[in-house]
Amino acid sequence: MTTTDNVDNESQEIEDKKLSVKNVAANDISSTSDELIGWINSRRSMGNLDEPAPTRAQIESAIECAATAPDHKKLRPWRFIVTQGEARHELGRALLEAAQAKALQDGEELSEKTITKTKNMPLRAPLIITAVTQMQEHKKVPPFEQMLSAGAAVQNLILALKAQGFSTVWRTGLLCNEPAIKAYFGVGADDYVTAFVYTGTSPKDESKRKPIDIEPLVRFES
Ligand SMILES: Cc1cc2nc3c(=O)[nH]c(=O)nc-3n(C[C@H](O)[C@H](O)[C@H](O)COP(=O)(O)O)c2cc1C
Repeated sequence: MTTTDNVDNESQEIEDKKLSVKNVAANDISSTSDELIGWINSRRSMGNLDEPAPTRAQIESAIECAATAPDHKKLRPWRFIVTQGEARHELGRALLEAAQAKALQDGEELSEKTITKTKNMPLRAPLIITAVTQMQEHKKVPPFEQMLSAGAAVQNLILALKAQGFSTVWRTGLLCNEPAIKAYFGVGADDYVTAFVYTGTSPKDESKRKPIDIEPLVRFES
């Protein structure tokens, strides 16, 4: 075998290796994407959640994911408030204050049952991450885009919590943008509480989602 043959063989081997590495990588990517899609589809909202709650480091990593949401002109028009432990009772009192003010306005009176239910709402999970908008003045980015960015941030947050083994439910409820709640979170008049993300560990497995027929939801044009 000549030196040239050797070189040719070696370069062929290198090319073969490159090809097989490329194929393995491609296969890996396709099985990973199937798994990832299945994993995204498997997310279910869970209403009653227990300890353990995510740690501070886990919350911070979920918020880092939230902050990668599509965000026109990088305005970061969202903020997150983490409520746990005793602070959940304070939030419960604020919700009750909001409910009472609303009832007064509507000429109604809250029943004892509603009072108890309302103040205990934040106790349905060990930890709540409230997402609020912080709209920025920008001539190219109207408030609706900033609101949508906040929604995308919440979905990223939820998936990042799931990735770390936690269940969630995105709630708002009729009280979330009442003046007492906005004041509690320091949210401005033109801003919104967009989500109470209740999180923790579900005592039950997340139930399987029925297949969704996307046919009526989409139109392909070409
Ligand atoms: C903006 C927003 C607000 C919501 N508010 C509530 C709520 O207050 N209470 C509730 O039970 N579900 C609420 N949901 C719906 C749940 O988060 C959840 O999506 C729904 O129960 C369907 O369950 P799934 O996520 O397992 O498909 C809200 C969803 C969104 C996007």
